[in-house]
Amino acid sequence: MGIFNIKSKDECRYDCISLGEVMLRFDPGEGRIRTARSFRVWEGGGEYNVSRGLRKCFGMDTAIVTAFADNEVGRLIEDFIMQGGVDTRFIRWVPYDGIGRSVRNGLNFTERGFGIRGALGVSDRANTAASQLKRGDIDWEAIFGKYGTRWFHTGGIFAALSETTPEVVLEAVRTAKKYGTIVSYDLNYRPSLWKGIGGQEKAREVNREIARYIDVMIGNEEDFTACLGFEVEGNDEELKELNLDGYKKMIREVMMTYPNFKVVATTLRTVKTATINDWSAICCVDGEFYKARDYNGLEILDRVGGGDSFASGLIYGLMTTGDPQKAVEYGAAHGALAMTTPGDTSMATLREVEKIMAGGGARVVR
Ligand SMILES: O=C(O)C(=O)C[C@H](O)[C@H](O)CO
Repeated sequence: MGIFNIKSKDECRYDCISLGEVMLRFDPGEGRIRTARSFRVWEGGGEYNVSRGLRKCFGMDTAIVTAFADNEVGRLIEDFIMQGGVDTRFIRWVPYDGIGRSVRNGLNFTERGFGIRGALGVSDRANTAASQLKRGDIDWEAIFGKYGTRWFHTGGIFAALSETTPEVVLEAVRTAKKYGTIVSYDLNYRPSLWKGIGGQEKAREVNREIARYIDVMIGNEEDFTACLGFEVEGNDEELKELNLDGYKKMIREVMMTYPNFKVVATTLRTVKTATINDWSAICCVDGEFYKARDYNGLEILDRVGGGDSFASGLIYGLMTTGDPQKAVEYGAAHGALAMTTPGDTSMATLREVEKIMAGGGARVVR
Protein backbone atom coordinates (compact mmCIF):
# COMPACT_ATOMS: atom_id res chain seq x y z
CA MET A 1 0.00 0.00 0.00
CA GLY A 2 1.17 3.52 -0.77
CA ILE A 3 0.73 6.64 1.31
CA PHE A 4 -3.01 6.11 1.38
CA ASN A 5 -5.69 3.92 -0.07
CA ILE A 6 -7.18 5.82 -2.99
CA LYS A 7 -10.48 4.47 -4.31
CA SER A 8 -10.29 3.01 -7.77
CA LYS A 9 -11.65 4.80 -10.80
CA ASP A 10 -14.27 2.12 -11.50
CA GLU A 11 -15.99 2.82 -8.18
CA CYS A 12 -16.11 6.59 -8.74
CA ARG A 13 -17.59 8.95 -11.30
CA TYR A 14 -14.99 11.62 -10.42
CA ASP A 15 -11.29 11.78 -9.71
CA CYS A 16 -11.65 15.01 -7.76
CA ILE A 17 -14.41 17.32 -6.59
CA SER A 18 -13.72 20.79 -5.17
CA LEU A 19 -15.86 22.86 -2.84
CA GLY A 20 -15.33 26.63 -3.06
CA GLU A 21 -16.40 29.98 -4.39
CA VAL A 22 -15.73 30.87 -8.02
CA MET A 23 -15.56 34.59 -8.80
CA LEU A 24 -15.40 36.56 -11.99
CA ARG A 25 -11.85 37.82 -12.14
CA PHE A 26 -11.26 41.24 -13.71
CA ASP A 27 -7.74 41.58 -15.05
CA PRO A 28 -6.44 45.01 -16.18
CA GLY A 29 -3.55 43.33 -18.04
CA GLU A 30 -0.32 45.25 -17.68
CA GLY A 31 -2.12 48.25 -16.22
CA ARG A 32 -3.71 49.12 -12.92
CA ILE A 33 -7.24 48.66 -11.66
CA ARG A 34 -7.59 52.34 -10.74
CA THR A 35 -6.82 53.58 -14.23
CA ALA A 36 -8.15 50.70 -16.32
CA ARG A 37 -10.39 51.35 -19.29
CA SER A 38 -10.91 47.72 -20.14
CA PHE A 39 -10.59 44.43 -18.31
CA ARG A 40 -10.17 40.92 -19.50
CA VAL A 41 -12.31 38.50 -17.52
CA TRP A 42 -11.60 35.01 -16.33
CA GLU A 43 -13.00 32.72 -13.70
CA GLY A 44 -11.08 31.97 -10.51
CA GLY A 45 -11.31 30.62 -7.00
CA GLY A 46 -8.65 28.96 -4.87
CA GLU A 47 -10.41 25.62 -4.44
CA TYR A 48 -11.94 25.52 -7.93
CA ASN A 49 -8.59 26.26 -9.59
CA VAL A 50 -7.31 22.93 -8.31
CA SER A 51 -10.04 20.90 -10.00
CA ARG A 52 -9.67 23.03 -13.11
CA GLY A 53 -5.94 22.22 -13.28
CA LEU A 54 -6.57 18.54 -12.67
CA ARG A 55 -9.08 18.52 -15.53
CA LYS A 56 -7.42 20.68 -18.12
CA CYS A 57 -3.74 19.98 -17.65
CA PHE A 58 -3.84 16.51 -16.14
CA GLY A 59 -6.89 15.05 -17.89
CA MET A 60 -8.78 13.96 -14.79
CA ASP A 61 -12.56 13.95 -14.26
CA THR A 62 -13.48 16.75 -11.89
CA ALA A 63 -16.46 18.74 -10.63
CA ILE A 64 -17.12 21.85 -8.56
CA VAL A 65 -19.56 22.31 -5.71
CA THR A 66 -20.49 25.97 -5.40
CA ALA A 67 -23.44 28.35 -5.67
CA PHE A 68 -24.29 31.27 -7.92
CA ALA A 69 -27.00 33.87 -8.08
CA ASP A 70 -28.91 32.99 -11.24
CA ASN A 71 -28.19 36.01 -13.39
CA GLU A 72 -26.07 36.77 -16.45
CA VAL A 73 -22.88 37.13 -14.37
CA GLY A 74 -23.42 33.72 -12.77
CA ARG A 75 -24.07 32.22 -16.19
CA LEU A 76 -20.86 33.81 -17.53
CA ILE A 77 -18.82 32.20 -14.74
CA GLU A 78 -20.59 28.91 -15.50
CA ASP A 79 -19.60 29.32 -19.16
CA PHE A 80 -15.93 29.64 -18.15
CA ILE A 81 -16.19 26.59 -15.93
CA MET A 82 -17.72 24.62 -18.80
CA GLN A 83 -14.88 25.68 -21.06
CA GLY A 84 -12.41 24.37 -18.51
CA GLY A 85 -14.16 21.01 -18.53
CA VAL A 86 -15.06 20.94 -14.84
CA ASP A 87 -18.50 19.36 -14.31
CA THR A 88 -21.12 21.93 -13.32
CA ARG A 89 -23.87 19.56 -12.18
CA PHE A 90 -23.36 20.30 -8.46
CA ILE A 91 -23.71 24.07 -8.81
CA ARG A 92 -26.58 25.41 -6.74
CA TRP A 93 -28.47 28.20 -8.51
CA VAL A 94 -30.13 30.75 -6.27
CA PRO A 95 -32.91 32.99 -7.68
CA TYR A 96 -31.68 36.55 -8.26
CA ASP A 97 -33.63 39.46 -6.80
CA GLY A 98 -32.75 41.86 -9.63
CA ILE A 99 -30.29 44.09 -7.71
CA GLY A 100 -28.17 41.86 -5.51
CA ARG A 101 -29.68 42.97 -2.23
CA SER A 102 -29.95 39.45 -0.90
CA VAL A 103 -27.62 37.44 -3.10
CA ARG A 104 -24.89 38.16 -5.65
CA ASN A 105 -21.92 36.72 -7.48
CA GLY A 106 -18.36 37.51 -6.45
CA LEU A 107 -16.18 39.88 -8.46
CA ASN A 108 -12.44 39.84 -8.05
CA PHE A 109 -10.30 42.64 -9.46
CA THR A 110 -6.67 41.60 -9.53
CA GLU A 111 -3.62 43.32 -10.96
CA ARG A 112 -0.50 41.30 -11.55
CA GLY A 113 2.15 43.64 -10.26
CA PHE A 114 5.49 44.27 -11.93
CA GLY A 115 8.98 44.68 -10.49
CA ILE A 116 8.77 46.79 -7.34
CA ARG A 117 4.96 47.03 -7.59
CA GLY A 118 3.35 44.00 -5.94
CA ALA A 119 0.24 42.17 -7.15
CA LEU A 120 -2.99 43.62 -5.80
CA GLY A 121 -6.37 42.01 -5.24
CA VAL A 122 -9.61 43.88 -4.63
CA SER A 123 -12.56 41.62 -4.17
CA ASP A 124 -16.21 42.58 -4.14
CA ARG A 125 -17.79 39.48 -2.74
CA ALA A 126 -19.98 39.98 0.32
CA ASN A 127 -23.34 38.17 0.38
CA THR A 128 -22.50 35.93 -2.50
CA ALA A 129 -24.49 32.78 -3.11
CA ALA A 130 -21.43 30.70 -2.20
CA SER A 131 -20.93 32.53 1.09
CA GLN A 132 -24.56 31.84 1.99
CA LEU A 133 -24.25 28.09 1.60
CA LYS A 134 -25.18 26.39 4.84
CA ARG A 135 -25.43 22.97 6.33
CA GLY A 136 -28.05 20.84 4.55
CA ASP A 137 -27.88 22.76 1.24
CA ILE A 138 -25.71 20.19 -0.55
CA ASP A 139 -26.53 16.51 -0.87
CA TRP A 140 -23.13 15.17 0.19
CA GLU A 141 -24.49 11.64 0.47
CA ALA A 142 -25.27 11.70 -3.25
CA ILE A 143 -21.91 13.27 -4.11
CA PHE A 144 -19.74 10.83 -2.16
CA GLY A 145 -22.11 7.85 -2.06
CA LYS A 146 -24.02 7.78 -5.33
CA TYR A 147 -21.55 9.42 -7.72
CA GLY A 148 -18.36 8.80 -5.79
CA THR A 149 -15.09 10.70 -5.99
CA ARG A 150 -11.58 9.52 -5.33
CA TRP A 151 -10.43 12.85 -3.99
CA PHE A 152 -12.07 15.91 -2.43
CA HIS A 153 -10.42 19.31 -2.23
CA THR A 154 -11.47 22.39 -0.33
CA GLY A 155 -9.79 25.11 1.65
CA GLY A 156 -9.52 28.05 3.93
CA ILE A 157 -10.92 30.62 1.49
CA PHE A 158 -14.30 28.94 1.40
CA ALA A 159 -14.19 28.35 5.15
CA ALA A 160 -13.66 32.08 5.67
CA LEU A 161 -16.58 33.29 3.59
CA SER A 162 -19.17 33.48 6.38
CA GLU A 163 -20.34 32.03 9.67
CA THR A 164 -22.06 29.17 7.81
CA THR A 165 -19.42 27.95 5.36
CA PRO A 166 -17.20 26.17 7.95
CA GLU A 167 -20.24 24.02 8.75
CA VAL A 168 -20.53 23.12 5.08
CA VAL A 169 -16.87 22.14 4.99
CA LEU A 170 -17.26 19.97 8.08
CA GLU A 171 -20.35 18.29 6.68
CA ALA A 172 -18.49 17.61 3.43
CA VAL A 173 -15.28 16.27 4.93
CA ARG A 174 -17.11 14.03 7.41
CA THR A 175 -19.11 12.48 4.57
CA ALA A 176 -15.97 12.18 2.44
CA LYS A 177 -14.30 10.20 5.23
CA LYS A 178 -17.35 7.97 5.56
CA TYR A 179 -16.98 6.97 1.90
CA GLY A 180 -13.20 6.60 1.95
CA THR A 181 -12.46 9.67 -0.18
CA ILE A 182 -9.05 11.31 0.30
CA VAL A 183 -9.40 14.91 1.46
CA SER A 184 -7.01 17.76 0.78
CA TYR A 185 -7.23 21.28 2.14
CA ASP A 186 -5.31 24.40 1.20
CA LEU A 187 -5.16 26.77 4.16
CA ASN A 188 -4.95 29.85 1.88
CA TYR A 189 -5.14 32.53 4.56
CA ARG A 190 -6.93 35.68 3.35
CA PRO A 191 -6.87 38.41 6.03
CA SER A 192 -9.57 40.43 4.23
CA LEU A 193 -12.04 37.58 4.64
CA TRP A 194 -11.44 36.91 8.33
CA LYS A 195 -11.31 40.59 9.28
CA GLY A 196 -15.05 41.04 9.79
CA ILE A 197 -15.75 37.66 11.39
CA GLY A 198 -13.27 37.34 14.24
CA GLY A 199 -9.86 37.77 12.63
CA GLN A 200 -6.94 35.44 13.03
CA GLU A 201 -8.24 33.96 16.25
CA LYS A 202 -11.42 32.79 14.52
CA ALA A 203 -9.39 31.56 11.54
CA ARG A 204 -7.40 29.34 13.89
CA GLU A 205 -10.46 28.03 15.68
CA VAL A 206 -12.19 27.12 12.41
CA ASN A 207 -9.16 25.66 10.66
CA ARG A 208 -8.09 23.62 13.68
CA GLU A 209 -11.43 21.89 13.77
CA ILE A 210 -11.47 21.17 10.04
CA ALA A 211 -7.83 19.98 10.16
CA ARG A 212 -8.85 16.86 12.08
CA TYR A 213 -10.45 15.46 8.90
CA ILE A 214 -7.71 16.26 6.42
CA ASP A 215 -5.33 13.78 4.79
CA VAL A 216 -3.26 16.20 2.72
CA MET A 217 -2.68 19.63 4.21
CA ILE A 218 -1.31 22.32 1.92
CA GLY A 219 -0.22 25.85 2.69
CA ASN A 220 2.38 28.46 1.99
CA GLU A 221 4.99 29.64 4.47
CA GLU A 222 2.62 31.99 6.29
CA ASP A 223 -0.54 29.87 6.29
CA PHE A 224 0.49 27.38 8.96
CA THR A 225 1.15 30.25 11.34
CA ALA A 226 -1.91 32.33 10.51
CA CYS A 227 -4.41 29.47 10.27
CA LEU A 228 -3.12 26.86 12.70
CA GLY A 229 -0.85 28.85 15.03
CA PHE A 230 2.47 27.10 14.28
CA GLU A 231 5.49 29.39 14.37
CA VAL A 232 8.50 29.07 12.09
CA GLU A 233 11.60 29.70 14.17
CA GLY A 234 14.07 32.17 12.71
CA ASN A 235 11.83 33.62 9.95
CA ASP A 236 12.42 37.23 9.02
CA GLU A 237 9.30 39.43 8.82
CA GLU A 238 9.37 39.91 5.05
CA LEU A 239 10.30 36.30 4.22
CA LYS A 240 13.25 37.60 2.20
CA GLU A 241 15.38 34.53 2.88
CA LEU A 242 14.31 30.91 2.66
CA ASN A 243 14.43 29.29 6.07
CA LEU A 244 14.20 25.62 5.10
CA ASP A 245 15.28 24.18 8.45
CA GLY A 246 12.70 26.33 10.23
CA TYR A 247 9.92 25.05 7.93
CA LYS A 248 10.94 21.46 8.36
CA LYS A 249 10.87 21.79 12.12
CA MET A 250 7.47 23.44 11.98
CA ILE A 251 6.07 20.74 9.65
CA ARG A 252 7.28 18.00 12.00
CA GLU A 253 5.43 19.70 14.81
CA VAL A 254 2.31 20.06 12.62
CA MET A 255 2.36 16.34 11.83
CA MET A 256 2.74 15.40 15.47
CA THR A 257 -0.23 17.57 16.40
CA TYR A 258 -2.38 16.18 13.57
CA PRO A 259 -1.46 12.51 13.10
CA ASN A 260 -4.26 12.26 10.50
CA PHE A 261 -2.15 14.34 8.06
CA LYS A 262 -0.55 11.82 5.71
CA VAL A 263 1.06 14.54 3.62
CA VAL A 264 1.92 18.12 4.46
CA ALA A 265 3.06 20.23 1.56
CA THR A 266 4.19 23.80 1.35
CA THR A 267 5.30 26.04 -1.45
CA LEU A 268 8.53 27.95 -0.88
CA ARG A 269 8.43 31.39 -2.42
CA THR A 270 10.95 34.14 -1.90
CA VAL A 271 9.72 37.36 -3.45
CA LYS A 272 12.69 39.23 -4.93
CA THR A 273 10.34 41.48 -6.88
CA ALA A 274 6.79 40.96 -8.15
CA THR A 275 8.37 39.69 -11.33
CA ILE A 276 11.24 37.61 -9.96
CA ASN A 277 10.64 34.98 -7.30
CA ASP A 278 12.64 32.02 -6.11
CA TRP A 279 10.18 29.14 -6.14
CA SER A 280 10.19 25.59 -4.88
CA ALA A 281 8.16 23.32 -2.61
CA ILE A 282 8.54 20.59 -0.03
CA CYS A 283 6.31 17.85 1.16
CA CYS A 284 6.56 15.60 4.16
CA VAL A 285 5.36 12.02 4.38
CA ASP A 286 6.03 9.77 7.39
CA GLY A 287 8.63 12.18 8.77
CA GLU A 288 10.61 12.19 5.47
CA PHE A 289 11.01 15.39 3.48
CA TYR A 290 10.91 15.61 -0.31
CA LYS A 291 11.99 18.81 -1.96
CA ALA A 292 11.25 19.89 -5.52
CA ARG A 293 13.96 21.34 -7.70
CA ASP A 294 14.71 25.00 -7.12
CA TYR A 295 13.32 27.49 -9.59
CA ASN A 296 15.62 30.34 -8.63
CA GLY A 297 14.95 33.67 -10.29
CA LEU A 298 11.66 32.44 -11.80
CA GLU A 299 10.13 35.11 -14.00
CA ILE A 300 6.48 35.67 -13.20
CA LEU A 301 3.76 37.07 -15.42
CA ASP A 302 0.84 36.52 -13.02
CA ARG A 303 1.40 34.93 -9.64
CA VAL A 304 -2.25 34.49 -8.70
CA GLY A 305 -3.18 30.83 -8.76
CA GLY A 306 0.42 29.57 -8.57
CA GLY A 307 -0.28 27.86 -5.25
CA ASP A 308 -3.45 26.25 -6.63
CA SER A 309 -1.56 24.87 -9.59
CA PHE A 310 1.05 23.53 -7.18
CA ALA A 311 -1.79 21.75 -5.37
CA SER A 312 -3.25 20.22 -8.53
CA GLY A 313 0.16 18.98 -9.66
CA LEU A 314 0.85 17.53 -6.23
CA ILE A 315 -2.53 15.76 -6.16
CA TYR A 316 -2.01 14.40 -9.67
CA GLY A 317 1.40 13.08 -8.66
CA LEU A 318 0.10 11.51 -5.47
CA MET A 319 -2.82 9.90 -7.27
CA THR A 320 -0.97 8.54 -10.24
CA THR A 321 2.48 7.72 -8.91
CA GLY A 322 2.14 7.49 -5.11
CA ASP A 323 5.71 8.83 -5.05
CA PRO A 324 6.06 11.99 -2.88
CA GLN A 325 9.21 13.13 -4.70
CA LYS A 326 7.48 13.00 -8.09
CA ALA A 327 4.33 14.54 -6.62
CA VAL A 328 6.13 17.57 -5.25
CA GLU A 329 7.97 17.97 -8.58
CA TYR A 330 4.67 17.87 -10.51
CA GLY A 331 3.30 20.48 -8.13
CA ALA A 332 6.25 22.86 -8.30
CA ALA A 333 6.56 22.58 -12.10
CA HIS A 334 2.84 23.11 -12.70
CA GLY A 335 2.80 26.05 -10.27
CA ALA A 336 5.82 27.59 -12.00
CA LEU A 337 4.26 27.23 -15.46
CA ALA A 338 0.91 28.61 -14.29
CA MET A 339 2.66 31.81 -13.24
CA THR A 340 3.99 32.36 -16.76
CA THR A 341 0.50 33.00 -18.16
CA PRO A 342 -2.31 35.40 -17.22
CA GLY A 343 -5.37 34.28 -15.28
CA ASP A 344 -5.79 32.14 -12.20
CA THR A 345 -5.67 28.81 -13.93
CA SER A 346 -2.85 27.16 -15.77
CA MET A 347 -2.56 26.96 -19.56
CA ALA A 348 0.11 24.28 -19.31
CA THR A 349 0.02 20.79 -20.78
CA LEU A 350 1.11 17.62 -19.02
CA ARG A 351 3.95 17.26 -21.53
CA GLU A 352 5.23 20.75 -20.69
CA VAL A 353 5.01 20.04 -16.95
CA GLU A 354 7.03 16.85 -17.37
CA LYS A 355 9.58 18.60 -19.55
CA ILE A 356 10.11 21.26 -16.88
CA MET A 357 10.36 18.59 -14.18
CA ALA A 358 13.08 16.94 -16.17
CA GLY A 359 15.02 20.20 -16.25
CA GLY A 360 13.94 21.21 -19.76
CA GLY A 361 14.66 24.75 -20.89
CA ALA A 362 12.76 27.38 -22.82
CA ARG A 363 14.25 27.00 -26.30
CA VAL A 364 11.76 27.58 -29.05
CA VAL A 365 9.78 24.54 -30.16
CA ARG A 366 8.62 24.55 -33.81
O1 LIG B 1 -8.43 35.07 -2.87
C1 LIG B 1 -9.49 34.53 -3.13
O2 LIG B 1 -10.40 34.56 -2.38
C2 LIG B 1 -9.67 33.80 -4.39
O3 LIG B 1 -10.26 32.75 -4.44
C3 LIG B 1 -9.10 34.48 -5.56
C4 LIG B 1 -8.09 33.68 -6.28
O4 LIG B 1 -8.77 32.87 -7.17
C5 LIG B 1 -7.22 32.89 -5.39
O5 LIG B 1 -6.62 33.76 -4.48
C6 LIG B 1 -6.17 32.16 -6.14
O6 LIG B 1 -5.51 31.31 -5.25
